[in-house]
Amino acid sequence: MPFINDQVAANKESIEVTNSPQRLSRFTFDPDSVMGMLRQSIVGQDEVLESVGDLLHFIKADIGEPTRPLAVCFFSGKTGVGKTQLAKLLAAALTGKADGLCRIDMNTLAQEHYAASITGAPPGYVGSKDGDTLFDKEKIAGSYSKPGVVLFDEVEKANSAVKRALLNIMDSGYLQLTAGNQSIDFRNSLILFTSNVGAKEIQSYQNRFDGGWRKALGLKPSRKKEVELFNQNFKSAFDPEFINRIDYLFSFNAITSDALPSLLAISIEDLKVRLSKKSVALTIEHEAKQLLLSKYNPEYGARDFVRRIRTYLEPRVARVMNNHPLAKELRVVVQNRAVYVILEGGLHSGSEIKDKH
Ligand SMILES: Nc1ncnc2c1ncn2[C@@H]1O[C@H](COP(=O)(O)OP(=O)(O)OP(=O)(O)O)[C@@H](O)[C@H]1O
Repeated sequence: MPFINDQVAANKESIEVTNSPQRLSRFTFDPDSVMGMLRQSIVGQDEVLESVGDLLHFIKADIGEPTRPLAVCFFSGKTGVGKTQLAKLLAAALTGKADGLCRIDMNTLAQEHYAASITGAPPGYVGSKDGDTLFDKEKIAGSYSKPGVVLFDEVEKANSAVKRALLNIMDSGYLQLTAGNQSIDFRNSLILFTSNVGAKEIQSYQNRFDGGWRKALGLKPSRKKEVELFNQNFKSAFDPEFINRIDYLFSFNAITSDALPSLLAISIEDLKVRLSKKSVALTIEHEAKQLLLSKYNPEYGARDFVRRIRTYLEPRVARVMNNHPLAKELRVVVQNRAVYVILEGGLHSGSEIKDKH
C-alpha cells in the first residue's frame, strides 16, 4: 500500500476546488502558522517539513477514518537530526501546551516483563485494578478542538508483545488494558514513531566517500542507494503488518555543514531569549560565530553542535554576569583565535573569559 504522502503528491495536480459552503474545522490550529514556526526552528529537513505541511492540512480537514488515529507517522534518521524536536514542536503547536506531548521511550520497554507498563498489569498483579500504564490519557485524548500527540521513541527496540499492542492502536485507535475494564482511546491522536533503523548502515555507506579513490574522483553517495539501505533495514526490523499501518514515512537527512549557520542562529536566539529574562542583551560578533561553527563534528548530528554551543558559550556568559551583576549588555568577540565574553563598551579588565579549547 503506498504511503499517504505518496498519494497526496500524486493527487495534488488532479484535485479540483469547487465552490462550497464555508466549512469550519473543529481543530483550532492553523496549518500555515504551525509550518511558519517549524520552518524557523527545524533546519536541514526541507522534504520532511514539506510532508508535515500535507499532514497538518489532512488533520485540520478532519477527513480521516473515524475508527483510526488521526494519522500514524514514522520518523526515521540518525541520532540528533531533529526527530524528537519536531515531535515536541508539533505537539506544542497542536495542543497549545509546551508539555503537550505524551512520550513513551520504547527502549525501557525492550524486555518482555515491561510490556505490562504499556498494556497495564495483568489481572492479579500490582496496578491491575487501576489500569496503570505509561500513557497519559489526557494528553492522548486531546480535546474536541485539539488533537492529542503521542510519541513512541526508538520503536524498533520494543519487544513483540508491545509491537502487537501498537498494531491494535494503529488499527482500531484503541488500546484495551490487560486489566480488561479500561481502554485508552487514540482516535483523536496523532501517533508518531521515531527510529534509528538503517541509520548506521547509511552512515557507513556515506563514510566510504569521505576519502580514498571515491573522494579523489569527486563521487558522492547516491540517494537511491541510501533509500535502498533504509528499506532493507526497515523491512527486517518491522513486520509487514506494522509497515502497512503507517500513513506517513518521514526520512530525516543527516545534518550537513550547510545547516550549521541556521542551527547556530537558533541556539543564539534561544540564549538571547533566556538572557532577556535577566535583563541582559547579548551581541555575538561575526568572527566569534565563525569560530563556534568550526567546532562541529557532523558524525554526532545537530544535538552535539547545540550541546557544544551551550557548554562552550553559556558558562562564559554566566561567569561575566555573576562577576558584573549590573551588566546589561554583553558582547562575544574573538581575540588571538580565542572567544571572549566582554562587557559592551570594551571593559576588558576582569570581564574576559579566555577560550580554553
Ligand atoms: N534539524 C534540526 N533543527 C534544529 N535543531 C535540531 C535539529 N536536529 C537536532 N536539533 C537540536 O538537537 C537536539 C537533539 O535533537 P533530537 O532530540 O530531535 O534528535 P533525534 O533525531 O530525536 O535523535 P535521537 O534518535 O538520538 O533521539 C534538539 O533538542 C535540537 O536542539
